[in-house]
Amino acid sequence: MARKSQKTPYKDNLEYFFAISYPKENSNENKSATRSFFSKPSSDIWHYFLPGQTVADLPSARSKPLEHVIEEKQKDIILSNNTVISNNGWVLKRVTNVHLGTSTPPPESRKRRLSDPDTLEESQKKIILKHQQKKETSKGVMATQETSIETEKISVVPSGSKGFRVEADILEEDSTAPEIKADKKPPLTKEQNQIYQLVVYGQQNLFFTGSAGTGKSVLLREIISTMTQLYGDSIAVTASTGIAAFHIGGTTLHSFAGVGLGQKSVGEHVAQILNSQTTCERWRTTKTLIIDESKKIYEFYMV
Ligand SMILES: Nc1ncnc2c1ncn2[C@@H]1O[C@H](COP(=O)(O)OP(=O)(O)OP(=O)(O)O)[C@@H](O)[C@H]1O
Repeated sequence: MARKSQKTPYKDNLEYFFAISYPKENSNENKSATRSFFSKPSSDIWHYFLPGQTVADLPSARSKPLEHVIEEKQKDIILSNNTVISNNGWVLKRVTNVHLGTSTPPPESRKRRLSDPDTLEESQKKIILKHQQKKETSKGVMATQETSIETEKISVVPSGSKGFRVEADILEEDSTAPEIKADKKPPLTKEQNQIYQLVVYGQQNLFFTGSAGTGKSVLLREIISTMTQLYGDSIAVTASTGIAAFHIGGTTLHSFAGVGLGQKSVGEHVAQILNSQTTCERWRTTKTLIIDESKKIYEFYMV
């Protein structure tokens, strides 16, 4: 499905990355790494990305997952034209299931532990997660709205070779933040709805395709949105290429599968997967696998 760059692919998706500060080594602020680590950043360098997105998924980016970025705090890391982790040590991390844009506190069920439970070390701190959303107004002008979410129990824990991991319980949304009204979506067509029903409620294995502009992307986004709400983490959203994955808030199929470039034998890949607890867990917990741009997946990979 061809993508249109002016679209904000994250708008239907309620999962975000957030940035946290890291002190410059030669800065006066570097009195306490822990305290500075949690210092509130100025809003103009907050960035957010799609769930599961890695630096490798972005154009002109280094091929390193975001969770590695924290180890590179002294370097400029250009993610895309307007998205930079600068050399003042800003890092990006993912926060999942942060629901934005309403003035009511999230229900109990929306409080989520955002990372693995096997924490090595915890710090109880508060941080304000800021969310900026660019909206196209009726006059075609891009307006920016900002929402804050307060969290506590932020934990930054060492995570072996992967640098650090961040955990947070979302407490409540900032009730003073302006409400971002959901874009008015057109209803699905009869054909789109038929597929939607089969996938979401009929739980059928399904392949759908169509010519350019027939509404595949709109349908897929609707399916992902509903299924994520209904089934949460058991849905894996993937695509054959990083850029395609970016547009639907997923990861590459290779990244999901944990098989690197996918060029080894099946046996070697199985061993590779079994060797990684995280990958094994992902395979085990995934009940629905969504693959966009699936025709680009090599035949051998679809065994
Ligand atoms: N149910 C619908 N009602 C109104 N407009 C729709 C509907 N579905 C899709 N559209 C519009 O049709 C256009 C094409 O849709 P979409 O981008 O989903 O097609 P596509 O099949 O993914 O195209 P491509 O293969 O070129 O990416 C978009 O402008 C979209 O907003």
